[in-house]
Amino acid sequence: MSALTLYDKVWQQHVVKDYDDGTSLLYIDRHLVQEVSSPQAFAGLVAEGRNLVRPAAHIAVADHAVPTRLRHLPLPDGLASRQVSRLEANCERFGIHYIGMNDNRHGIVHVIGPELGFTLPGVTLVCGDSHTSTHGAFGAIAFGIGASECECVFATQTLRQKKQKTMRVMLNGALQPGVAVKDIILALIAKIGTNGGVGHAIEYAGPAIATLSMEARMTLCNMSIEAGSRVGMIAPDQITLDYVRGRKLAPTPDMQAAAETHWMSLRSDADASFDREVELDVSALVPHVSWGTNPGETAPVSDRIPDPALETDPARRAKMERSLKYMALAPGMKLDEIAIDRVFIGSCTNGRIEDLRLAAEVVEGRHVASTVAGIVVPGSASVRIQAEAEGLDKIFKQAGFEWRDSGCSMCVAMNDDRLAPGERCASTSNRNFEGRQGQGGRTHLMSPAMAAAAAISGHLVDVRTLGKSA
Ligand SMILES: CC(C)[C@H](C(=O)O)[C@@H](O)C(=O)O
Ligand code: SF4
Repeated sequence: MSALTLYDKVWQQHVVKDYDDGTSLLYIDRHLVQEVSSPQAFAGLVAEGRNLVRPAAHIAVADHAVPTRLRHLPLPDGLASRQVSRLEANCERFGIHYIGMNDNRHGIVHVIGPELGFTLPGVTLVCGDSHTSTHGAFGAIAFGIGASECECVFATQTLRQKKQKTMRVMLNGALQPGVAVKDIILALIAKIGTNGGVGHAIEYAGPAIATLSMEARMTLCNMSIEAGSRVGMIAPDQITLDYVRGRKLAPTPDMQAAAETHWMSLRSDADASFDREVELDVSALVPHVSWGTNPGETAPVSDRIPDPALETDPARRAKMERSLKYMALAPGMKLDEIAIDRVFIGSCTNGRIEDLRLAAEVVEGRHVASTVAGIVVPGSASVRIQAEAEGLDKIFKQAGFEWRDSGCSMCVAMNDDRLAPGERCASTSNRNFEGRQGQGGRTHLMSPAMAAAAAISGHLVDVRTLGKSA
C-alpha cells in the first residue's frame, strides 16, 4: 500500500462510498450549529418532513449575533434577536442540544467545540462556518459548509465531497520571544497569498509545531481558510492527548487507551508525498500587522507601507491602490506610526485563555492611550471564568479596557460591537475586508500581544520595543 498523509487516513476512515465522478460520500461525525447559517437548513427539513438521523451528533450555540454585555436583559427586537430565538426554537423542535448565551459553556462554536471535547482527533467535523478549519488542530478533517449541506448532514449524517489535494507547510525553527503563532499564519498568507491554499488540505508540520500549545495550533488552523484552504490539520501528539483527556465529551476512562492508540496512529507516513510543499523558518519571524483589506496584505510592523507603483502585476497593483484608499494610508508610511482608535482582543482566532494571558502580560501596570477604546472579549464563558480566576479581567479593567461576555463580538459586524465609519482598529481577529468590523471601519490584524501594545501606545507598535512598565 502506498504511503498516506494524515488527511488521506482520516478521509479513508470516513468514506461510505466512492463515486465514478471522483467524489465520495463521507460519514460526518460531528456538526456544530450556529444561528447565522442554520435557519435555511432547518426550514429545508421542515419542508421535506425530515428528521435528524443522529441528534446527538449536533451541538448548537448562538455566537455571532449575541450582545457581549447586559445579557441578563431581553435582546432588543431586531435581526439578532430573531436569529437567536429561531435557533432556540429549531433546536427544541429537532432535539438538538442547545447552549444558551447565559450558560457557562457558551462561546464561539470554534472555541467551545474543543473545550467540551466535542472536537476529537480523527473525526470529521463540519459547521456552517468557514473557520471550522480550526478543529483540524486536533487531527480532525474539519471544514465549513453551506446551508444546504447543513441540511444534508442533519438528515443523513453524510456529505458528498471531492477529496482535496494535499499541501504540507513545514514550519522549521522556533519562535522568538514576542513573536506569536499569529505572526506565522499572517506571514504564511503574505507569502502564499489568499488563494495559495485553494483546493488543498493543509497539514502543518515540522519542529515548530511540537512546541505549540493546542490554543496556538487552533489559531494556526483557524486561518487556513484565509489562505484559501478549507482544511488545516496537525497530527495528534502528547500535547493533543493531554488537552483532550478528561473533557466533558471526551472518551470515558474505559475507552481512553484505545482512543489514544488510534489517535496516535493519525500521522502522515514518513514517505508520504504532498501535492505541494511550503517551508517557513519561524526563527526569523518578527511581529506582523496587516495594512490592507485582505490578510495577505501584511508586513512586518517595522516595515513601511508598500508602494503600488512598484508592483508589476496590474491586477495586484489595482488591488493595493484600492486597499490603501479604503484604509486611508499612503505608500512609504511607517506601519508603526499608524494611529488607532479601537482595539479588539477576542474572536475564534485569538480569544482563548493563552491569548488573553499574552495580552494581559503586555497591559499589566500600563494604561490604554487616551485616544483609544479597547474591549477584551473572551471566546467562551469558560475562558472568561478562567481569566477571572487568574485576575486577568482586573488587569484589563485597570488598564482601561472593557471586559465583556463571550461571543464573536467585533470580529464581525453582526451584533452591537462594531466600528463607526472611518474608525481604525487593531484587531486579533482573522478578516479585514472592507466593512468587516462595521461599515467604513478599518481593520489591522495582529497578535494579542501586538494589539495590547497598540492599545497602550495609541498606534501600531512592535510589542518588543514597548519597554518596561513604570
Ligand atoms: C457568519 C458566518 C457564516 C461566517 C463564516 O462563514 O465564517 C463568519 O463566521 C465569518 O467569520 O465570516
Ligand atoms: S469569531 Fe469571527 S471568524 Fe470566528 S466564527 Fe465568529 S465571526 Fe467567524
